[in-house]
Amino acid sequence: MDSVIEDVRLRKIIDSRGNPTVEADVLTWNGFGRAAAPSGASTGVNEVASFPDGGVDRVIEDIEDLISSEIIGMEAEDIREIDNVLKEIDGTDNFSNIGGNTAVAVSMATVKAAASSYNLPLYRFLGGAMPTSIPFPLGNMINGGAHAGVNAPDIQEFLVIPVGASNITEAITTNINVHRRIKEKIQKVDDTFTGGKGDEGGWAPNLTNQQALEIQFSACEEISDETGVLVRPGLDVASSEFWNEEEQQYVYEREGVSRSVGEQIDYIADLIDTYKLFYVEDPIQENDFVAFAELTAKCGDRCLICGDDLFVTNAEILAEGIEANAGNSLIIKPNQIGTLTDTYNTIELAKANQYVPIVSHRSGETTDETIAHLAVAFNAPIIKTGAAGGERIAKLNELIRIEEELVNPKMADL
Ligand SMILES: C=C(OP(=O)(O)O)C(=O)O
Ligand SMILES: [Mg+2]
Repeated sequence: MDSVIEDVRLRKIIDSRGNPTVEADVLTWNGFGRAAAPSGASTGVNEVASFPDGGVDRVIEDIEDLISSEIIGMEAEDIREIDNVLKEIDGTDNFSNIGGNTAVAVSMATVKAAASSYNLPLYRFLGGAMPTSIPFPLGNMINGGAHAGVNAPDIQEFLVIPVGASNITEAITTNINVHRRIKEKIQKVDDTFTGGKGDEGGWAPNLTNQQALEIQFSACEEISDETGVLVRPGLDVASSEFWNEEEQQYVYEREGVSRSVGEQIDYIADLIDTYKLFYVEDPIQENDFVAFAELTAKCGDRCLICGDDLFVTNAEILAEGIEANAGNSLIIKPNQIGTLTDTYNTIELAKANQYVPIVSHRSGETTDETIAHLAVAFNAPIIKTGAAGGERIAKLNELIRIEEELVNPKMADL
């Protein structure tokens, strides 16, 4: 009875890129949950649809009533039931009628309302008394590709992870130290740089991939030496964005170089060894499980080879990847699949097959902090949520609060 839903409200709010998105409020007789949907710029082709035709306005005008009339009176804590009802209301297999962003906002707001009804923080409501570990923050340092302007690198994200940090504040601070050092280094090589940032708070300089890699690597080495906290580089290549299907080439426009599939595998393997990369996301385009598997066989023993556009948080697609031995980790973005239940199912499948789940923000974000709770509750060892910028810091600061509440907290096992 505690979590019976009394009201559901949807509203149009604005995300970090200035685009409209949807926020849901769910009210129970003694609890309240609020969640907002993020949005991607380099989305995978197999993600659920973000919004129905008519966008957020249609959601507010028509879909709010459809959803509230079905779920008012249900128990918020029966989240699997609620998620099933959302799917039934939608009636398609990709949320194109109500929008995956509508579904995810309602699903997350509902579970937050359930937690609030029992006076529990979300991570504890979902994870029980057992969570004791805090995920390592994978932070964005330099933005390129679809998240920055024309002269920025082709590679979408130059990331770092403070693998030597012993608590979350040290981890966040280490990433910020690298972010600052990288700014200083960019200023020395790019005389057009005015401190501009891309969508995820990384710098958006006029640099080649090679220059950005050198700067990222040397900043990691310096900060590791100076602070004694080991911090390692990583990349989100987001290679689907520059895969040319007709030419069967990866076209690096900024560099003026094209690479065949074999050359792309060799190039990435070379970067992994040259720059001691801890992490590489989407090094191969989203439809090529075979090349993904080849790279994983080559480098998976020393680097996380992560699928984002490849798996789109979808358990069925992940199952294909597991079968093919493609990758050894995956990005978890709840709005790629639309509900908390499906997000959880994908994480469980990943863990059962030794794939490392990495809970992630989107390039368009709000100050919603739900993913910090999901990462702790579901024991994801890494959270990818930027390093700087209010909508990124909102999640990181929530991790500081969660760590404070845990008994004997420790950083996750990597
Ligand atoms: C966060 C990412 O970008 P987007 O949200 O644009 O898909 C990503 O590709 O990992
Ligand atoms: Mg990605």
